[in-house]
Amino acid sequence: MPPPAEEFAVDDLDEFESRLDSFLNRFHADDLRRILLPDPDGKLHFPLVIDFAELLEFNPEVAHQLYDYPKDVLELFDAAAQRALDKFDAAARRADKTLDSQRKAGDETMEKKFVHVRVNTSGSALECPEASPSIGKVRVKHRGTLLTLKGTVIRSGGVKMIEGERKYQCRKCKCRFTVHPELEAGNRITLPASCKSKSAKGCGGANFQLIEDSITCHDYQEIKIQENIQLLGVGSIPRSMPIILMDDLVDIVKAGDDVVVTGRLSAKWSPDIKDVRSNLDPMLIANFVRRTNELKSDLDIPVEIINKFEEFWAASRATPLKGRNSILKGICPQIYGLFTVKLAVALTLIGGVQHVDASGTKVRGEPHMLLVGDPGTGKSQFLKFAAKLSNRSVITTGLGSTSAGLTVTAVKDGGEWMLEAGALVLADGGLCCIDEFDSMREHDRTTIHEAMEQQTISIAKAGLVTTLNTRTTVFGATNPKGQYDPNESLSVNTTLSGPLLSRFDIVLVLLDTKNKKWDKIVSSHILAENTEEKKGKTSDPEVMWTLSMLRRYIHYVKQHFKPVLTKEAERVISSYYQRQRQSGTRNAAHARLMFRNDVTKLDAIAAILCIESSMTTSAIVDTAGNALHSNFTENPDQECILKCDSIAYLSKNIKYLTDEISN
Ligand SMILES: Nc1ncnc2c1ncn2[C@@H]1O[C@H](COP(=O)(O)OP(=O)(O)OP(=O)(O)O)[C@@H](O)[C@H]1O
Ligand SMILES: [Zn+2]
Repeated sequence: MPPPAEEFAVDDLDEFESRLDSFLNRFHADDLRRILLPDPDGKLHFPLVIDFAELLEFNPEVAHQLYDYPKDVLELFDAAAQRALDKFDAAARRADKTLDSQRKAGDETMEKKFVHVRVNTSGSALECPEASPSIGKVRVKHRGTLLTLKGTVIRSGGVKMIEGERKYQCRKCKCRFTVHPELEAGNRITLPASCKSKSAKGCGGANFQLIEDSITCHDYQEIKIQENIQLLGVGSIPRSMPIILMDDLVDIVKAGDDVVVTGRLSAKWSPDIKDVRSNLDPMLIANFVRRTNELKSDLDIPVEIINKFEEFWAASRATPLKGRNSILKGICPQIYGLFTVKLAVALTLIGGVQHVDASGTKVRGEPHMLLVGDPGTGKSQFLKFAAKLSNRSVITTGLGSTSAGLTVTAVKDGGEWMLEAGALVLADGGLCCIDEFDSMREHDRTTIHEAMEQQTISIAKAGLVTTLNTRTTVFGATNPKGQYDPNESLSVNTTLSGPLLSRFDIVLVLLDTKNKKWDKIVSSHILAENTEEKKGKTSDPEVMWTLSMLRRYIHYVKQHFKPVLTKEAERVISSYYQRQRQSGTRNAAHARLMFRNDVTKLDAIAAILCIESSMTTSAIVDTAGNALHSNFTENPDQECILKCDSIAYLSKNIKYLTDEISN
């Protein structure tokens, strides 16, 4: 497509406007009539959403003009929508005299003075990289065109009011016209060089008078969106873009929301700072905003993959735990053993089913997990692998990777206060991996409680009051403070407060007991892993549970299984959880992991063993000692039957459970 001429120009403006009229009448008559209905909350600005694909099919030339000159064509489109509204309104008043008298009585709610044509580009030719580049790829060539950008809202400013268009009258020919301020130039008004009268010869007047009370004020909000980290290569910096929202677009998105914004790429001068060169900072003046949160963690899974899952479990029917363990072995394969950790990671990522308990309290479905371990015990490997397994994840440290830290903070941006989303808000609907968890700032230590339990953060700072969603699973890792002392509590060993530790559903302690035998096994495992890679041996085709299969499996079982407790599982769980009154999160997760919709006694036992190993430093999953040395057993199904029989295997302080399970 040849580059567009500088200025928008059409041979016959009336003819161009009539094409806009016919498009709106043909495709949006009902929408326009709906806008005319009485509006109880007395909104002033009404969106009229049009499909770019539909316009392109109806009139390609108008669609191209809209792409090249969005500012001019959208002003004409709004005027066309207003004309259509007035026409429908006049027809309605002729048909209904009461309506007419209401109007004459000046019933304001019926007056619709501001309608804005909003362009939805989804499913249209504008979804190409040229018209929908990633934020980091926006360049000068995109300036002035209709652009669509995707990203996560990281900052949102307060809603303000600005003066918008106003009407002028030519002193010579008395014609009236509207002038729109230049947002880019600090909202400055530039009058036309000569009169804009439509008469062919034009009157040539250059002297204009502002018409009293003709200034239109607009609601105005600035937000900042950042490209989705998930879509970037490792190590690239996520770029961000300021977005200007006006009228019905203000306050419809919050920090942490995933959005698709269509608008006109513009630029504004950076603030004047002494000895600092002024730049033109790109900004997008939004025409249409779509929240894509519900698609946030969407992943399409082909049918043949689902068939593979079903075949796998059909083949594992006789040895379900062996099947489960082969899935677990796919988690962090470069890490040898650590069975308990891999089981806990799987249960944490799969999560439970959010529900309301008997007392009416909402019990969150997102579990939280904390690894407390000596250096070199594989914690960071698990965090990184877990982040790759989740299709919406943020990896950060306790200090947080932006000034917003883990939760949310108020920052001054261009002289204006804005809320900046921290890691937990950006990970809403997904997984937030926090390494060096104990290095968290004081400010985050207080807000993180609400964020992890209520899964929201309410904030009232610098006049900005809002509640942000943090429906995220937290996977934390931290070193013990100095040498881990098994005789001391976890909070003494980690300097994390008891209430904060109690936010975690499972806490595993990995103690490097300098076990020579263990170190030998680990080092030979690391060597073996590397030599295979060195030989250039591709990953073993018979290995089903690759990273991408695991990702899809976890996503699939989360979407498709809402496990409910069977009677026998309920008995086991209630007798165990009697005192802790914890949610049934883990056992539901275990049922999902086992590709089932009912939580059986086996799931209950697996969940209990997992939890039990989190409360003590020695895992009770096997005799080897702490969770670091928990290993996969050869024949887990056989093992489980033995365990259930020789139930004394469980620690004595859950005697009542013994009777429960063994009968
Ligand atoms: N069980 C294991 N099997 C294989 N490799 C292991 C095992 N445990 C640790 N390692 C290796 O030790 C190295 C350190 O792992 P990692 O960085 O995850 O430890 P960490 O617990 O995060 O340490 P730090 O607390 O200092 O961050 C990694 O290269 C990892 O592969
Ligand atoms: Zn004139």
